[in-house]
Amino acid sequence: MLPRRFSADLDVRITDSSLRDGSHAKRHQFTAAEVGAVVAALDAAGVPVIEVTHGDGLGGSSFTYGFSHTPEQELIKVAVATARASRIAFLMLPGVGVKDDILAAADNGAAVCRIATHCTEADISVQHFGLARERGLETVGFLMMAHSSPPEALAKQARVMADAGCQCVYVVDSAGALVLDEVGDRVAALVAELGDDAQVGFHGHENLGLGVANSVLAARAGATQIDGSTRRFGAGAGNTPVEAFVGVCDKLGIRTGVDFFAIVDAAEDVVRPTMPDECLLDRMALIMGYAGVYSSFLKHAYTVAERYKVSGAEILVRAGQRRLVGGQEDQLIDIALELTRESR
Ligand SMILES: CC[C@H](O)CC(=O)C(=O)O
Ligand SMILES: [Mn+2]
Repeated sequence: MLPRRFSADLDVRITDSSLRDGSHAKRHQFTAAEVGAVVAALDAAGVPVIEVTHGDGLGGSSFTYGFSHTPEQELIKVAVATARASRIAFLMLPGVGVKDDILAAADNGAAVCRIATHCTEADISVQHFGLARERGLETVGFLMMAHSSPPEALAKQARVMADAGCQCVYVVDSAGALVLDEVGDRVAALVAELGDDAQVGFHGHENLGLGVANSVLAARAGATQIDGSTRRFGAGAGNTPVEAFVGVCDKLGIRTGVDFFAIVDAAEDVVRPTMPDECLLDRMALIMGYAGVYSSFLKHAYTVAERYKVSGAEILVRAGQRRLVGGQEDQLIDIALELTRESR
């Protein structure tokens, strides 16, 4: 069991996801040099956990999700070799990656295993948590698209993960669709269900501009692990910006252990140069948050809209109506064909 608080001087532990969630925004083109530079800067700023994987997790490099520039296990090795104090985490979606991928990441020195499932499918993670714990890894569970499940249902799924050996279950706002109390209520339901059995975390996206506010409410409701991405480098409009969250936490007296000025410099001088573009709160990202669409669909929606010469915004609205989940990226093509037929 992990303690509900990490130490006497830390209230929330931040995991930086720029080198994993940001991989979506970079179409999975991170180089080893970029990973080394970002890890060195985040580590020096005091970020306790840094996630490094293909955007869709271990095994994500494929025709469906997009091929990586550099194999993710190579990137994990570079991150481990560079970090002095930060723990290196990886993400894994059962079915995209397999158990051998977890073992390889552990052999390469990663310390935190994060298993992600759709928020109604926690049972597919059971064997992976078992394996990760046997291998001595710290474990985190991701209940993705958490806006689509009410707090009580989400708490039951969290219980499945905790009973399987997960040490911290995250409410994951994959679509950036949750609004303020909707986060607090979900986090509180998980805290009540899990008690001392597991911690609770929150992973936000900025699609409605609420990443920092939602993360503060999560912390107030009892979340002790919070994700963000430096410079918001993540899917959709990006994640909760770590540097802004650290600054707000400093002002609220929530202790993160991250140095505000160092992370601000890292965002501007080190992370931004690795980003193809800023992660923007533009039309497509806003529609994702409003319609409840998985943030990692953004680049796929742009590609499909361009190929079939249809409106990307309309694709996203219909993706929300269809309640698509991760792995259903090909349905964006189906929607584009539907729009083409309708325009004839
Ligand atoms: C494809 C995995 C996904 O990007 C995980 C995540 O960060 C989320 O659901 O927000
Ligand atoms: Mn995400």
